[in-house]
Amino acid sequence: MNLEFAKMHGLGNDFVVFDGVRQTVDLTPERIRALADRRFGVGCDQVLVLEPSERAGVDFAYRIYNADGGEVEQCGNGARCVAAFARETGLTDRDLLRLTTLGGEIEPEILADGRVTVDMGVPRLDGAEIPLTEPGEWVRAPLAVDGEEHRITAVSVGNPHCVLEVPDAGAAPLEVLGPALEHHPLFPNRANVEFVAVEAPDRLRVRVWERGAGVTLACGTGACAAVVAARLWGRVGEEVTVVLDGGELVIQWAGRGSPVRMTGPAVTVFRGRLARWPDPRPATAEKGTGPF
Ligand SMILES: N[C@H](CCC[C@H](N)C(=O)O)C(=O)O
Repeated sequence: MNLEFAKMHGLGNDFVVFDGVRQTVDLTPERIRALADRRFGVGCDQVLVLEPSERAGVDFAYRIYNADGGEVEQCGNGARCVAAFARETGLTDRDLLRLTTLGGEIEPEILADGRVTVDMGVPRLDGAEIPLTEPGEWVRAPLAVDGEEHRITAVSVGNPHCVLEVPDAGAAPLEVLGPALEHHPLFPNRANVEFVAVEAPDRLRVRVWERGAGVTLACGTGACAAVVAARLWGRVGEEVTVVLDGGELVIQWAGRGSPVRMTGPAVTVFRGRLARWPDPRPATAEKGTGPF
């Protein structure tokens, strides 16, 4: 076996990235879970693959798999990383790319300073498009979770997000409320969950429980969803710095009907070669032993 990959991250949200153009990458949910395992595999929040696209004007198909093995519609930090990967590995010689994902088309552009800016498309607010099991828009809408009422804002950036305002993001109960909302019946495809503290009209502190990955150090689509929600609440302007555990993203959104744009870093840590598909974690191995 000779499968090459790159280990990359966007503000500590980390990825195993495969070139599915010049090599055949035969993924299964079991293989993805084993690859993502931080003891038995390489370790990552998501596995990302660039594949050929037949669609005119599109450079690559961009496929995204969560650490739990499920394929999903969008990944913002990953979009920056796969654009940098395509450039670094010679898959393209251009700085502006057009990618298709299950959640729609996006355009990452590599900037002169090495950061990457991505037009993430127009965010969707209607229940049918998030999707939700209820119609209409959910902006600061009441939702009962385990007997407590929360005010949630539902946003899709291609993938589903449930955004809540909290007074202190650092004190937010991610490990309890995160999974409870991820799996809430309102979200038939589950949801990513953002806990947002408004620090200023141009600054949010955000922590994230990701669908299919748990607590991550950063979430690009989550940062976009947080800014969309905070703007709908009337709390922020058009350009916002989002402070995540792993660092800062700049998000721009001019309001309803406009695309949301995200700008931030993309880092290649190392490149490697898989000797074999990693073994699955044995049932006897406790998840979470050690720092991860
Ligand atoms: N967990 C997400 C996918 C990864 C998104 C995140 N890593 C980002 O940077 O947007 C979902 O299930 O929709």
